[in-house]
Amino acid sequence: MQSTDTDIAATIAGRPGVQRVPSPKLTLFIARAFLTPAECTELVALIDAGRRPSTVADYNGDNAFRTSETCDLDGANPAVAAVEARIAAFTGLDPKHGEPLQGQRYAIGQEFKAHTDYFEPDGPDFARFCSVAGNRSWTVMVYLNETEAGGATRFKAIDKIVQPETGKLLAWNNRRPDLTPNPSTIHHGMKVRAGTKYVITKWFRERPWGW
Ligand SMILES: O=C(O)CCC(=O)C(=O)O
Ligand SMILES: [Fe+2]
Repeated sequence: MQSTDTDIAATIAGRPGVQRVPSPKLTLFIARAFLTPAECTELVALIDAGRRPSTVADYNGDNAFRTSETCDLDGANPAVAAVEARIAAFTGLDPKHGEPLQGQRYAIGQEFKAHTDYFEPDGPDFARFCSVAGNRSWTVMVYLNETEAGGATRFKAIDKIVQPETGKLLAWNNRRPDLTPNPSTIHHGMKVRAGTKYVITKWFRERPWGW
């Protein structure tokens, strides 16, 4: 049976070294050194090898909204499979509900402007992206390296800025207790000023991922 959001939050909160960002508006956890530097290096190489321009759902007319590159990581690759299994075990999130793992790469000047990860229920892309698996429930993201300047993730509704750090995991619940999308999850992958930023993102859905 699928765990509730309360169960998931309790599981993550119980892992050693996990910090819950204090806010009544959203459930956001930070875990440093979730991945080792060696694991991060391996994922960076895969992202470099397979990157393509990032895309957005619900296009808003701003061509500079998300300027990064994305890599669809192959779950058949043992390194990718191992990381996916670790994420599921750490969070208690059902791997069957997970979208394929993605990597994101930001060169200098690239960013992902303030957005939420869920699909807008009345947006034009909702049926296309959500009719099978439902909306995004949880986001798990891991920084694979440190930038020299810039590239932090800013959660603007709660005024929290998280700095990239090799292996650091972020996990948050995209829904409110009544299971509607939580606008307070809005976040901005800020411009990299020096260096290159790499992250992986794993999104979980309300229902099993079926395509
Ligand atoms: O790169 C970041 O800091 C945020 C990435 C992000 O929000 C996303 O991929 O949805
Ligand atoms: Fe995001």
